[in-house]
Amino acid sequence: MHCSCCCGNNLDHCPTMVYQAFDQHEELFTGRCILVNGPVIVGAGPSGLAVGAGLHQQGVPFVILERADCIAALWQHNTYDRLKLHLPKQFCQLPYFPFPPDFPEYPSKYQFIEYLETYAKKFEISPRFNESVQSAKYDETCGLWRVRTVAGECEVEYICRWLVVATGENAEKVVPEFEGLDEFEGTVMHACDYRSGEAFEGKRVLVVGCGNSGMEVSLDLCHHNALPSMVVRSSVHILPREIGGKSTFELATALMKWLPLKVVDKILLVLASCILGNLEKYGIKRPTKGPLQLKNIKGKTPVLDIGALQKIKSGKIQIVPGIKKFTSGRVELVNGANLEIDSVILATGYCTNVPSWLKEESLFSKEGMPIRPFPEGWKGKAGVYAVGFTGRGLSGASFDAVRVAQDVGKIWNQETNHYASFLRSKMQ
Ligand SMILES: Cc1cc2nc3c(=O)[nH]c(=O)nc-3n(C[C@H](O)[C@H](O)[C@H](O)COP(=O)(O)OP(=O)(O)OC[C@H]3O[C@@H](n4cnc5c(N)ncnc54)[C@H](O)[C@@H]3O)c2cc1C
Ligand SMILES: NC(=O)C1=CN([C@@H]2O[C@H](COP(=O)(O)OP(=O)(O)OC[C@H]3O[C@@H](n4cnc5c(N)ncnc54)[C@H](OP(=O)(O)O)[C@@H]3O)[C@@H](O)[C@H]2O)C=CC1
Ligand SMILES: O=C(O)C(=O)Cc1c[nH]c2ccccc12
Repeated sequence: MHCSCCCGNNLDHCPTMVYQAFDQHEELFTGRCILVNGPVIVGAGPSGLAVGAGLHQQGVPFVILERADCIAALWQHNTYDRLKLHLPKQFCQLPYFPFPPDFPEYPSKYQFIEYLETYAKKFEISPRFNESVQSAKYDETCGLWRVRTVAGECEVEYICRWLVVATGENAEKVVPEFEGLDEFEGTVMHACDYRSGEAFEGKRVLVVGCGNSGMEVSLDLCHHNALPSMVVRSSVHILPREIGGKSTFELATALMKWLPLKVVDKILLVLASCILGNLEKYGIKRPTKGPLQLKNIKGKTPVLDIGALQKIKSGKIQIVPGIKKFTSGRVELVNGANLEIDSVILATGYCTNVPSWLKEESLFSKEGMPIRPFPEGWKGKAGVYAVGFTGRGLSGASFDAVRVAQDVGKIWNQETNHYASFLRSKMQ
């Protein structure tokens, strides 16, 4: 590899670290090349920031590449105004720096974003914004990762020893195909573009999906005097957010220390049915597998109810079965019923985007999730790592981040000390 900057040196001697390089297939890469002394982290969400903090503490330099124009883009650009964390704060804070003591038990999204901004400042993390990673592959000939980004008109290639994938389980919206939806005349949006029900006052809104997003969007629509109908095409576990004034999640976590998961599920379901009653009469069936088991096997998060259920019981949120097709101002359901609707909100979930850019087979499956189950899924071959793909929200991301930062930091510091003593011995 030859340097393309003014010095004309080869790669080892270029002071500016800007090169022109050939990839493995000898095709000329015309953009800038940047050699990174340390890992490249893809994504400046909570996971990427937590890894950055761990590296900073050990004095390891790194680069964070972020496609958006800010940190925590999911939280800043793709969530509704009323969103609050639905797990208690001690399960959502990142490593090395707790939430401020005056934060409520369930911080709002604005408080969470404020915390993340402070976190980034505290650990001197300055991501490169508006740089979307297009591909990353390991170059066996030099034993380094080549990470290509597009930043506006420019293409850049980062060359590094370690690659940390922190692009999240919710990187892309899932938009299923529905017959006739293209001809539907009203507003159609994904839940990630929904901010508040203000614009929907008095409107009949079909909310497709009954995960935490579908439930909370429907509830928010009620708060704005809209008329939501929520599609429940299969089954869903709804749990109270709290049981006896204690977080259900915290209770489950405590019970799991002593009891098998299936037993904890049984306890949760007995308690939930005592508190919430039988939901079948409202059109809500429970899956045959328990809530924690289902989360573990399929990654399906149980709904932690913050008030939608009461609106379902009072008929303010109407439950409807699966969709057959849309026509201009209507939806036809699988039970043959026809509803007149003004708008559609697709609360149909998210997926990862890892398969679209990462060329690697030791760590991620074709679906873009770690091949090995938690807690083993964070480390692959040749210096690639995954953070935030555990299906365990922010606490899972923190768990991964600590391990990754320790692993990289250990090798980086060993090699740096080794190199420093080598230089010292040469100078003596
Ligand atoms: C509405 C909602 C509410 C949630 N509430 C909770 C909660 O209360 N508690 C909890 O524990 N979990 C919650 N979660 C789960 C949530 O995924 C995590 O809290 C958290 O955001 C995960 O952090 P992350 O950094 O792994 O991913 P993200 O926050 O998604 O960050 C990934 C970053 O990578 C960037 N990126 C993606 N692709 C590329 C690319 N190719 N190139 C460059 N950058 C890229 C994205 O722009 C993004 O900034 C919620 C999720 C949603 C959708
Ligand atoms: N306050 C908070 O902290 C919040 C947290 N979150 C988190 O964000 C993550 C994503 O949640 P969410 O956005 O709800 O996504 P989910 O993947 O949890 O839910 C998607 C929903 O869409 C339904 N669906 C998908 N395709 C279709 C279709 N073709 N027809 C009808 N229904 C369909 C699914 O039904 P089926 O099950 O039948 O496939 C499911 O009910 C979760 O981890 C969640 O916990 C979300 C909102 C708030
Ligand atoms: O909020 C989310 O999406 C999470 O992934 C947090 C979470 C991790 N494990 C759970 C089990 C039950 C409910 C929420 C979560």
